[in-house]
Amino acid sequence: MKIGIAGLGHVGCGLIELVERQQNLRLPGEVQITGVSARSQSRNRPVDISPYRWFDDAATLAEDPDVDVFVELMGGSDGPAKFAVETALKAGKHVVTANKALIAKHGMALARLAEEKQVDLLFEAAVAGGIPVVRVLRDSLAGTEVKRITGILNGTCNYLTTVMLEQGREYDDVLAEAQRLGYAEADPTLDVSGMDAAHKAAILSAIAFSADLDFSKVSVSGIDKVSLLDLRLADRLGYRIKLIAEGVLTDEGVVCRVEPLVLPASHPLARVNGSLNTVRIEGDPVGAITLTGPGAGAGPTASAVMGDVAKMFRPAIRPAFGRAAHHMGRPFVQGAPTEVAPFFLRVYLPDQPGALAALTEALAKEGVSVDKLLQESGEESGAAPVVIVTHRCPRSNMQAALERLEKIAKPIDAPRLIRIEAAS
Ligand SMILES: NC(=O)C1=CN([C@@H]2O[C@H](COP(=O)(O)OP(=O)(O)OC[C@H]3O[C@@H](n4cnc5c(N)ncnc54)[C@H](O)[C@@H]3O)[C@@H](O)[C@H]2O)C=CC1
Ligand SMILES: N[C@@H](CC=O)C(=O)O
Ligand code: NA
Repeated sequence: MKIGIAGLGHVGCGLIELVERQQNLRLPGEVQITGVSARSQSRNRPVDISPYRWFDDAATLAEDPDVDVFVELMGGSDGPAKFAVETALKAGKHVVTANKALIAKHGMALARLAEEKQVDLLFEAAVAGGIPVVRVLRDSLAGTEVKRITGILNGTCNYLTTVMLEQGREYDDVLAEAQRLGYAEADPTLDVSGMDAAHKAAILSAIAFSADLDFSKVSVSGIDKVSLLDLRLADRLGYRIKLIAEGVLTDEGVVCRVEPLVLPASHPLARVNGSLNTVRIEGDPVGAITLTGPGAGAGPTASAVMGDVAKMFRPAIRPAFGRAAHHMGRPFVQGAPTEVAPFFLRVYLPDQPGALAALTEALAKEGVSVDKLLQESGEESGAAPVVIVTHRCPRSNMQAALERLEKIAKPIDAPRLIRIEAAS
């Protein structure tokens, strides 16, 4: 698969980095970069672009005979990005883009052009970065009637509201950080005004409701007026302020809006923090599905772009496990249980003096320290269930402690030993 990449910023460089380590990915075939284009050839970049043919003009790359798939990662709803994508489609090339502004504004016309030319126009990276939500809505949920979509669709805004509150930092300071981290748009007013989330909500709504995308009907308000004081006061009352996007099917048509909302701190959307995005899709008959993951940044976004490039391979049949079966050479190996962790131990002890002491003594002798202990009454059965939560210790110490316990106070029923997973 020969690809031409226009735009070598955060996402473009992230994609080159992925192409260079593609042997570790699950692509149906080889991806080869046959040309690149950006504003400046000489700019300092995290990847070496010297092996690739340089094009001053993205549209010339888009129609180059040595390009099968044109990957547009420049940004901007009009101007060079739009012209290059149109040029590629007209030349019969498949297009992959991360450009939500372009798709929200011109998506319908571009889709018609792609259909006319019988080529693919894929844009998984345009919505919620690394979360595979476009594919899920378009393909996997084709058998569900979607009623409503809600979510957090802008990583920069979510990062801002999270970090301002958690670290007590001011808006400008955290926004500058989001820009350095590669989350923000080249013009970050698109993020904080709510416009970027609105682009994404409109794209998801068009797919979900088979609606003729008309971005002018989307209501947009942003978080640019939300201050650290607002976040703090809301927090003191048990709330979080988040930029929330919604698309809903009504009798009149599709209503799509983006606005800051005050949510109870326990609300599922309130608990999605940092640059994470989340999308909740409600439909019939599937019910509700929630997808959460990295919504911005070079790596996650490039992953989504590469997923679309992988979709362009046209094997006679799709390999059932992603890569052709005879190329799946990596062996499965036996995994050992995690050896050092906190443990949950449940035993039934005879309801008699000294039984609990025997248990704690057996643990202590093996160097296991107890974090929590719970004993229930054993009045009826004559056996008292006891639960111990330990601090981190080797599993072998737990097993040795159980062997000791067998000798001193034979527990009734087999003890249950389960590793405790960390909170995140
Ligand atoms: N950064 C992120 O987390 C995400 C970005 N996107 C989208 O991906 C696209 C690229 O984003 P980033 O890499 O963050 O932007 P960026 O600003 O880091 O890079 C843009 C690149 O495009 C080139 N470019 C811009 N205008 C050009 C023009 N007129 N002619 C030739 N080259 C031009 C620039 O020279 C630069 O190499 C945008 O559409 C953005 O909305 C989508 C999802 C996430
Ligand atoms: N600027 C966007 C990037 C991804 O789409 C965001 O912050 O979400
Ligand atoms: Na996505």
